[in-house]
Amino acid sequence: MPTSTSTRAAEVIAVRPGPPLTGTVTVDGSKNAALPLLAAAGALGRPVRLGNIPANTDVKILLALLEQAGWHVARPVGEQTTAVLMPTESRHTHPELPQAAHIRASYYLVPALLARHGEARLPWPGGCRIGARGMDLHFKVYEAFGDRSAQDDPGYRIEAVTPRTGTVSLVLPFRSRGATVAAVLRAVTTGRPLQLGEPNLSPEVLSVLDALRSVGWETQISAHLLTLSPPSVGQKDAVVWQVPGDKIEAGTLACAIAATRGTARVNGVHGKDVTPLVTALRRLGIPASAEDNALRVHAQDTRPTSRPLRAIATLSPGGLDADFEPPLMALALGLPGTHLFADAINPGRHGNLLPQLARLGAEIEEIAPTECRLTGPQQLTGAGVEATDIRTGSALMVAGLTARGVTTVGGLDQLRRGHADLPGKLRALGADVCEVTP
Ligand SMILES: CC(=O)N[C@H]1[C@@H](OP(=O)(O)OP(=O)(O)OC[C@H]2O[C@@H](n3ccc(=O)[nH]c3=O)[C@H](O)[C@@H]2O)O[C@H](CO)[C@@H](O)[C@@H]1O
Ligand SMILES: C=C(OP(=O)(O)O)C(=O)O
Repeated sequence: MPTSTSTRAAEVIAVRPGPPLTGTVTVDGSKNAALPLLAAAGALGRPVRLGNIPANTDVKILLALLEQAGWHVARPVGEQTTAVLMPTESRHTHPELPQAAHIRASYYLVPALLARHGEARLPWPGGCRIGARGMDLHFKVYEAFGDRSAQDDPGYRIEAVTPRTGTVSLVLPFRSRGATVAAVLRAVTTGRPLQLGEPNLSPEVLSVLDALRSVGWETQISAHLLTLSPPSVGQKDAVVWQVPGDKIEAGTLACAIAATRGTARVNGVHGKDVTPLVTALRRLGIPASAEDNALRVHAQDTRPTSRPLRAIATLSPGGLDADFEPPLMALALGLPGTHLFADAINPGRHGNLLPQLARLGAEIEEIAPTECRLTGPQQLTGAGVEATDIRTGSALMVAGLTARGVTTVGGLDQLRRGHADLPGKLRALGADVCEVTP
């Protein structure tokens, strides 16, 4: 399994404007749901068959890390998207895991490493460089379970101290997705009940809770409290889980369809996972609907409203995921109205995205480092741009579909961290997109 993050030569994606996008396309499994589900499979201590795993680089790296740390990862013959994970019998010592520095989600491995090795030693996580991305809440979570944490320059160490029993109660100061999954998976590896206040309840977290319910964990979820109780009888037989479709890939494709005034269907995504995106499209005057397992966009019937869009990224349940914001911004540039965008969750995102959109001629007013305003419609012009993070890359592809001339997007390592083949999906809808080695 390839685990390198280096890309082939100096490859770029060339995007040209073309006809409205039409047809049907199916999204991959979600990167940001696959990563915690793989870590949950590692934490469970019994075989898990996980389906619909996307083939993006971050997921490949997490699978490689699990293998290096003592899990057997098998790919059933003929299955591209399924893996069976189970702990190996042999008890080797905690390995060095330098690749963990390439991905943000390596932090999800801590509970599984604690269960297997009694400690977790990891480099600071990597991933998108979108501002200071702390882990302080994770350490508070492990300390609430009685674990000891230490941090230094190259990374951090969590040590399982004396095994304890009883319910673990803590309230998160804000709804961190990473810290919520950390608490849930540490409950799994210790077998202790959990009461977590102010949990993150994004679809990605809910997919982990669904998976745990399937193996007997009881969950109670309300807006401000998540409670988990372990199964009364231990089970060892294999379980089957499924990665949900990628809501962000679906939302990005929807923005691309809308930008070209196309009409198309995006299959394989739970409609409820893209509701905030659909609400934003409709506010702009783009007919769109979320079905059980699909997202439809009828942008040939767009009636621009000129109403201001307020795309404010939030960690609150049901709110707009920060990763929807960049492709929405690329779309809004082509629609009338004055639109506000804010992402205080990832404070460096606008610093990545705005200079790249400016290379295409976009005029965007920075009100603050995490807040900006733009007035559309603006006609963009193709130029050489850089995918400085995953969503900046996908937003630039959306922008390139309506920019005059050719847009070349470099930095494909970043794009491929999150999408196995976004250009191929756009091509399937008729977009003029190709990978070229200049
Ligand atoms: C692999 C993955 O799923 N990444 C997603 C995850 O990232 P990420 O792991 O950053 O998400 P969290 O919700 O945990 O954290 C959000 C922000 O809170 C801050 N923070 C978080 C934890 C902590 O202990 N201390 C701290 O300061 C960081 O600045 C972080 O950027 O959620 C983000 C917000 O929805 C998405 O944009 C990312 O795509
Ligand atoms: C920010 C993202 O990823 P990560 O947190 O893995 O860097 C993302 O998926 O857009």
